[in-house]
Amino acid sequence: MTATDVKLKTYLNYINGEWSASETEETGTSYNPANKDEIVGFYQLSSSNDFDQAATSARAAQKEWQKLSGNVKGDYFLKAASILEERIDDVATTMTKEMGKTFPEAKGETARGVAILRYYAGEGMRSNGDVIPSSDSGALMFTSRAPVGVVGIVTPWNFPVAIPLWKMAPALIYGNTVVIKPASETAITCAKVIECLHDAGIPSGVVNMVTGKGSVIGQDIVEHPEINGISFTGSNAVGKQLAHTAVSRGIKYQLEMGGKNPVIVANDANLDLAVEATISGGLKSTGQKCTATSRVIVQNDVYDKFKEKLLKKVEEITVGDGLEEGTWMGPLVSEKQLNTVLDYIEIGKEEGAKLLFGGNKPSSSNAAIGHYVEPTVFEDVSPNMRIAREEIFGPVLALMKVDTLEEALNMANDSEYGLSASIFTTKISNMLSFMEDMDAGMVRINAESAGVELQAPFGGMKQSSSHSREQGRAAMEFYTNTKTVFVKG
Ligand SMILES: NC(=O)C1=CN([C@@H]2O[C@H](COP(=O)(O)OP(=O)(O)OC[C@H]3O[C@@H](n4cnc5c(N)ncnc54)[C@H](OP(=O)(O)O)[C@@H]3O)[C@@H](O)[C@H]2O)C=CC1
Ligand SMILES: O=C(O)CCC(=O)C(=O)O
Repeated sequence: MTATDVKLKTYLNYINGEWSASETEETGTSYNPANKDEIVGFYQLSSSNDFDQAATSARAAQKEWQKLSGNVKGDYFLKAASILEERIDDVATTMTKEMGKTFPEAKGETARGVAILRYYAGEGMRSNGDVIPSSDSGALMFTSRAPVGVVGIVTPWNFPVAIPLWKMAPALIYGNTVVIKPASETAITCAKVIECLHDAGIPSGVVNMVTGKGSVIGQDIVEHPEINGISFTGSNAVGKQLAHTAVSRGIKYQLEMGGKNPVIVANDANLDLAVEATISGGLKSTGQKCTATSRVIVQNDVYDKFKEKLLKKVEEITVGDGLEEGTWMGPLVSEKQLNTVLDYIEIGKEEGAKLLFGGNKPSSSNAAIGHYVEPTVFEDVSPNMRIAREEIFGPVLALMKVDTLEEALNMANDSEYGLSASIFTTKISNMLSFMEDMDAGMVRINAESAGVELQAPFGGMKQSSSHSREQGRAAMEFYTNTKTVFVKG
């Protein structure tokens, strides 16, 4: 569809169980990054008043929702999961159209969303405390968990189904109600996820979605007096800004932010495996994952062979519209992201890194209509270069050569980030020292740096997160407060 097509759908806010337009009567436009003239639809550019209504309705619904038993809450998730599964092609198509990742990747992510709902449906039936022997033999002492209350959720565009769900589902199952503000680029995909919860019959006010500018609604979400906790994924700058306000209000916060994830390729590595994983980890989703591989630290003896194999595979990558069969890598999400990536490529060249492959917008005529960039590989990258230190969030790999594994590990740790890290090696002693000495929340051996499992804790060290963990049972720590109960007859 084009800008002149009047049948495009306008998506509404979801407040107190109803779809409603913003009082501003203004909408934002969601464009397809594969074809920047194509409009996907419109979303509400909401006001602080709209947000206030959402927060108030979440507050009003919270106590009653909390009182429902875990299996009753979980039943809503099971219904929503089945609905999302039925709509998987539509949701995945919308995701590809809004943010560019290929349709198979978008479908995989939507299936992950279904699995997240099913996993947390069961969470309501699992234990949530410990019995602790009291020093008083006539007393019973145990811990239980209380919800935080109303949780604000701010999500990015790179995982528009999985991230909203891996934040909302645990928040809800532990008895909180939520207001979500999705990234503007992928507001429509999020609206389609919320539709599944609505159609599953989730009670009014339990889930609310307000779309609009981050600087307005994102700020409201942390400042509003009804909000008791905030979970955020996105840039370090915005995350820290939200954290400052959260601290000044004394509310809980959880941040997942950047990464500069290394992969180490040891002399004894299976090189074919290492090449596959470097490409998949670094270039899938066009490198727009906080877990994406960006620094490739290779030992001297295998450097040339690894480089040759890597370049051969990178040359085969097909760049194009993610909805077209045969496309391996889609466009970047937006013109802003494209400019950021192209700027970093220039910075890399100016800093003296050697460009081995890519570095430009593809030359085909189709590429001119989208935010495309070639997969890009640099070598002779030194640890002080900005392309080795700063998150690029694009398909750019920096090759770095080392003599010893000790040097590799030091280089891998020489970063302000610590989200994910991989090593490719066949030697147990190398694996053990990597597990022990790598400062990252996700330490992966003979596996790519990206790709998280929904049942395991996820989060980073250093500047990558607020030192909390999401997903799996670890989510309980953020979305609940511990109560220590002492009972004496
Ligand atoms: N860790 C990760 O997974 C992600 C990391 N990033 C990193 O951040 C860079 C910039 O991406 P960008 O999308 O601009 O990231 P942002 O941090 O700006 O966006 C993430 C979310 O925060 C919202 N937001 C923006 N400004 C504010 C604000 N002042 N107060 C509260 N919320 C706000 C956004 O809303 P809106 O969309 O309306 O602006 C969006 O919902 C990327 O290049 C990448 O390096 C980005 C996305 C995900
Ligand atoms: O690697 C993944 O599957 C998740 C990555 C992620 O959470 C992110 O990029 O924000």
